[in-house]
Amino acid sequence: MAVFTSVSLDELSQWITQFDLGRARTIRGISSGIENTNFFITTDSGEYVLTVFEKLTFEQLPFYLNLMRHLADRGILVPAPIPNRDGAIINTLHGKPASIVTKLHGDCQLSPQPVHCAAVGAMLARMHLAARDFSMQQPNLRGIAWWNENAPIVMPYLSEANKQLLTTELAFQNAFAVSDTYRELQAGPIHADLFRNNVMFDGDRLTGFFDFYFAGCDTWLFDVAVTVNDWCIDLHTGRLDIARARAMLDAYHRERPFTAAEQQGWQTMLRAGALRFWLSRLYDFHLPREAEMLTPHDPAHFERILRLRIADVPPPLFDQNG
Ligand SMILES: Nc1ncnc2c1ncn2[C@@H]1O[C@H](COP(=O)(O)OP(=O)(O)OP(=O)(O)O)[C@@H](O)[C@H]1O
Ligand SMILES: N[C@@H](CCO)C(=O)O
Repeated sequence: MAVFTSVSLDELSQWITQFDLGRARTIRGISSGIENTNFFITTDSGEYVLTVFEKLTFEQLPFYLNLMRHLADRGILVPAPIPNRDGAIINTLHGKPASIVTKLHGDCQLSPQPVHCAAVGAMLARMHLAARDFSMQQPNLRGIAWWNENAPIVMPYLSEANKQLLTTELAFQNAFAVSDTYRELQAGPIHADLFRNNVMFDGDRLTGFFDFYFAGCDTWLFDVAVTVNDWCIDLHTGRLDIARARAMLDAYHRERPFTAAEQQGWQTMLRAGALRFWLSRLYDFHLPREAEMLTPHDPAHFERILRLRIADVPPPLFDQNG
C-alpha cells in the first residue's frame, strides 16, 4: 500500500480545471511506489499520471521536472510534465507539490534480454546528449560527498570484513575522483537510478525512462555503470552477463562514442555504481526512516556486486582496435 494521500474523482475534477486537459473521468491509485503517491488518471484528452510528492519539496522539484520537460521536448522517451494554463508544471494538491505527466505505455521488463539492453543503452546515450544544454545545475545528491558523509554512519553496523571493504573502496574512489582520468570524463545531467523498474517497454519496444528523482549532474560513465550493474547481471550471483552488457555498451557507443578516458575509468566506475547502492541500502536497512512501511532492499546484493567488480576485469566499453 503506497497511496499516502487520497484524491477523489470530485477533488480531481475541480483541481484539473486549471489544465487544458478537459474533464476528469477516472482516477486510480498506483500501489507500487514508495516515495510518492501516484495515480493513473483519464481525462477527455487522454491518460496521464498524477503524482503527489510526499517527501520532495517545492524547492527540490524544479530540477527534476524541468529536466523531464527538457528531455521530452527533445524526443527522449520520458514522461512529459503538463503545464497548467499559467505554464506551471509544479502545482499544489492537499498542500503538497503535485504534477501531471504523460503516461508511458507498457510494463517494466524485469527479465531483460540483449534486445532490451540495447534499447536502454541507445536511449541512455541519447538522453545524455540531449541534456547537455539543460541550464539548471544540481549535483548528484547520492554522489561521492554523500558516500563520505554516510559511510561513517553505517560503519558501526558492519562486520570487520565489510568495514574493511567499505573503508578501502571509499579511499580508492576518493583517489580516483581527483585523478587526471576522472577530470577527462564527460559529465552532465544523469538519471542515476536507471534500474529495470524505472524503464517501460511495450513488448520489445522501449516506451520510456521514468522516476527521475535521483537525477543530478555527474559523469555519464557513472550512469552507464549503474545501469549495467542492474540490467546486465545475473540477479542471483551479481555476475555480469556478457551478451547483455555487450548489447547495451555497443548500442550506447553507436549513439555517443565512449572515450579512452572512459575506458580507463570503466572498472572503477562499475565499483562506484555498486558502492553507491550498497551504501544507500545499508543506510535504509540499519537506519530506517520513521514509519517506513516497506521491506528495505537487500544490501548484500550490492556487497556481492562490489566484490565481483573489484575482482573481475569487465568487458571493454568498446573495441579499441575496431
Ligand atoms: N509516467 C508514467 N507512466 C506510466 N506508469 C508510471 C509513470 N510514472 C509512474 N508509473 C507507475 O507507477 C509506479 C510507481 O512510480 P515510481 O517508481 O515513480 O514511484 P516512486 O514512489 O518514486 O517509487 P520508487 O521510488 O519505489 O521507485 C511505477 O512502477 C509505474 O508502474
Ligand atoms: N534503485 C534503488 C532504489 C531507489 O531508487 C535500489 O535498488 O536500491
